[in-house]
Amino acid sequence: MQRLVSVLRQDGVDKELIHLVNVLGTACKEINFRLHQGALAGVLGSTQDENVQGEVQKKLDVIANTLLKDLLLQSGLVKALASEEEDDIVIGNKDGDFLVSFDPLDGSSNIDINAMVGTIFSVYRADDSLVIDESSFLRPGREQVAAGYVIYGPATLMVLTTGQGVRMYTLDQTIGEYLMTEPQVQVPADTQEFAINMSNQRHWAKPMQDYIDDLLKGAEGPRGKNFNMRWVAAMVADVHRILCRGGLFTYPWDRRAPEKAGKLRLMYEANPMALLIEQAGGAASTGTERILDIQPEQIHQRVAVVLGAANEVDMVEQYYRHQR
Ligand SMILES: O=P(O)(O)OC[C@H]1O[C@](O)(COP(=O)(O)O)[C@@H](O)[C@@H]1O
Ligand SMILES: [Mg+2]
Ligand SMILES: [Mg+2]
Repeated sequence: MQRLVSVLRQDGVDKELIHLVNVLGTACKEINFRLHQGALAGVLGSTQDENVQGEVQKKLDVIANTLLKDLLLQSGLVKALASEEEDDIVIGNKDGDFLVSFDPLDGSSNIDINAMVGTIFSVYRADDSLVIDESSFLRPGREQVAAGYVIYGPATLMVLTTGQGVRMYTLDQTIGEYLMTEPQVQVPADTQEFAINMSNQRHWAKPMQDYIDDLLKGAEGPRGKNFNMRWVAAMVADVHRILCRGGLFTYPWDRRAPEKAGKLRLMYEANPMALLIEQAGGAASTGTERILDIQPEQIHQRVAVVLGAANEVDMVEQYYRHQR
């Protein structure tokens, strides 16, 4: 089985980006180790703090954030970084080649029940401007040069795109290397499986209510087929399932917090997952526009997300169009 670095070399990826992916992979191996130690290392449970999003931080959110931040800054490859767990961007090496955004631990509520979580990352090439501030990060997702995640499940995998499709690498824990186990991930255009937090149903906008209603009517309804439902409560795990066997994932806008566009974060969650899904032949939308075309206005911005099987994403967009 081929090692991550040799696959990236074969793909013609430049050595700085290979080095960066390696650094991300190393930090994630350490996060993986801490997660697997669990209660033995005293890393379960919450801190006393909230992050900038007003969410209580888990101890592992903070540990994962620190590990990633320290290794990325030490590498000298990063001009600045942005994290779900940092209020502001963190400045790195002024000669660094990259801007990196990440969700250090996605699905944090799963930590204490020993269920799947992951680290999501998004990489842009930095320009050579001398001033680095939040605005340096406000670029549409289509400009990402790499995006991926490491999922800590029964096996630990890195799923990565550098713009030439999506490949999966399994961490061989005996040698500490990511080895390619799936060279070409493809999301089928059609599906009979969807993922949404149904408990929020009454809060969704009308088009989403109608769309899900029609799925639930199954073979007797307008769609003429039965649909299955799954919800892991960690985007990384729900998207991973879609990359493995297809499906549709959505976290739509809802009226509990009407001023927020959605729950998920554009820079740390939606953009990297949208690039992976598109690179695997799927689609990623807010319901009304392509996620990768959104011009971000701030680093912690939220967004509605509908992604996965291309024909199903198109169907959701049709429901939204017909409501206008
Ligand atoms: O609590 P809910 O409504 O099931 O939300 C689950 C969603 O929230 C998230 O956990 C948010 O991510 P964080 O754990 O990084 O805050 C997503 O991964 C997931 O899709
Ligand atoms: Mg998250
Ligand atoms: Mg998180």
